[in-house]
Amino acid sequence: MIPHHPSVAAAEPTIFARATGTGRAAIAVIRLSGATTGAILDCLCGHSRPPPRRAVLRALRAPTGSGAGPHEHPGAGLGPDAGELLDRALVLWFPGPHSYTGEDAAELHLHAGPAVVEAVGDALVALGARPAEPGEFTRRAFRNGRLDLLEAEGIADLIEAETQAQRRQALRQQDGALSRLYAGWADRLRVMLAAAEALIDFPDEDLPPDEDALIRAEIRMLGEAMRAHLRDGAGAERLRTGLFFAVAGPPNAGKSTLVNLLCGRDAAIVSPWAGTTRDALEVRLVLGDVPVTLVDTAGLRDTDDPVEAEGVRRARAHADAADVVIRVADGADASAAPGAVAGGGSDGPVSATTGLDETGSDGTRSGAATTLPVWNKCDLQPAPPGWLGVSALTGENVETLRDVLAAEARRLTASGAAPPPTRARHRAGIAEAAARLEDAAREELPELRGEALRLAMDALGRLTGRIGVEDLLDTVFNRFCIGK
Ligand SMILES: Nc1nc2c(ncn2[C@@H]2O[C@H](COP(=O)(O)OP(=O)(O)OP(=O)(O)O)[C@@H](O)[C@H]2O)c(=O)[nH]1
Ligand SMILES: [K+]
Ligand SMILES: [Mg+2]
Repeated sequence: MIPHHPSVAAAEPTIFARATGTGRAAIAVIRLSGATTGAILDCLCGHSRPPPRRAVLRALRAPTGSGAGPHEHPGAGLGPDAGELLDRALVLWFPGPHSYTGEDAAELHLHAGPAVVEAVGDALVALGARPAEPGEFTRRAFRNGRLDLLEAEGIADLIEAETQAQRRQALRQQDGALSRLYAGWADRLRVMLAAAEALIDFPDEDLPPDEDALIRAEIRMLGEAMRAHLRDGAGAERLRTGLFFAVAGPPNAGKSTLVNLLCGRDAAIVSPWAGTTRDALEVRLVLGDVPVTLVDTAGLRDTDDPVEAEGVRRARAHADAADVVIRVADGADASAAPGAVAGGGSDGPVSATTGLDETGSDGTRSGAATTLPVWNKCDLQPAPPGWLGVSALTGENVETLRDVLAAEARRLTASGAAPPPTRARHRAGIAEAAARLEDAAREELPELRGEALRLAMDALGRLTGRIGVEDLLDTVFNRFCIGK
């Protein structure tokens, strides 16, 4: 764990924020953290702070002179300085260091009316607390050694998780699976470094050759493990961010009709006139337990209409950026044979099992990873070989299309049994560590090998936040919502 920094914690003011959402709800939880939390509770609860970690009902009263209004029941059995009753609420007191942040902390479970939340917020400010910044609770937890950066990112992902696969991945990271993997690698590096340093004292001619070969082999093996981990990460990162599927093809092919069918609502305008869709229209769906943004685009054709031309430009840009391009051909058009389809990617070979064109699939987001040729209006003309025939009008085969897309979403987001890296930050750090290991394996001089191993350890240390991360903290924690 990261060393405790009591000096930092002691200097920080007590913060508060609403931890629950702001819509209409029964209960709003306000969370507090900081050195004066206990004193603030005493004041709010009429000097009857609840016992630690037990939810107790308390009448919350404004501090006198807080401006929270005149006394409703002056001196209602609470002594001469009891202020206006603000709410009757469940109060939880978490003395540090065994709290989320590691500081003294508390939760107030209020009735969720906006006026209640506002009055209690005013009272907290009057008592010297200040509203928290986004992610400030978790940032304090990190500073106090309650979690490392990877676990903090796991919490952020858990809050954002929309699908069960995302939830599982986030929970694993929040549980420290990735931290343990990297800590294990750092331990192996430490042993190698000790071995490299032991060799420094040998004059060149006395270098024990077996020992030297063994260290090199171990360094290479660890570097290989890191490279394998990186290969696993592409899917995990896509699962965290969601996928992007573009529907592209010639005008009037039925792209918008198909998009409406897939998302189950009348999202896009459909008409018999070619050139109906101009703006790219995004709809969100879940395919194969992966969040997918499906984008309907303008029909691809040469046009003199500047607005439509801009739509076509955007359509091509979306198709280029997509993880999957659903290339729709107009089955009503006699010239829509394979090879005669305008735009939407290559007419490369089509996998017999998935119907997916896998040319150019390199597992990254740049360039269409896969193109799925879909022959729409199969009610008018059957699909030629290599095309998945569907009818967006009758719904024929649309469930098959959905299954193929779901299988592709699962394939693109798959990762192995080991915890994968889930962010570009992790990828960059591990790539750096692996590169330094490759240096270390090449180095002849034990001193230089030692230096390369140390650099690899630093790269791992930055991932968990053990070293040199001040510049990183804002990037990690500002993405949290307020109250976390
Ligand atoms: N027979 C038949 N007609 C279809 C099918 N799918 C769509 N249509 C019709 O084809 C016409 C064009 O449909 P749209 O969904 O607007 O086509 P689009 O590709 O989005 O067209 P643009 O946005 O103009 O590029 C409409 O009249 C639809 O009702 C289908 O499977 N079979
Ligand atoms: K149309
Ligand atoms: Mg359209």
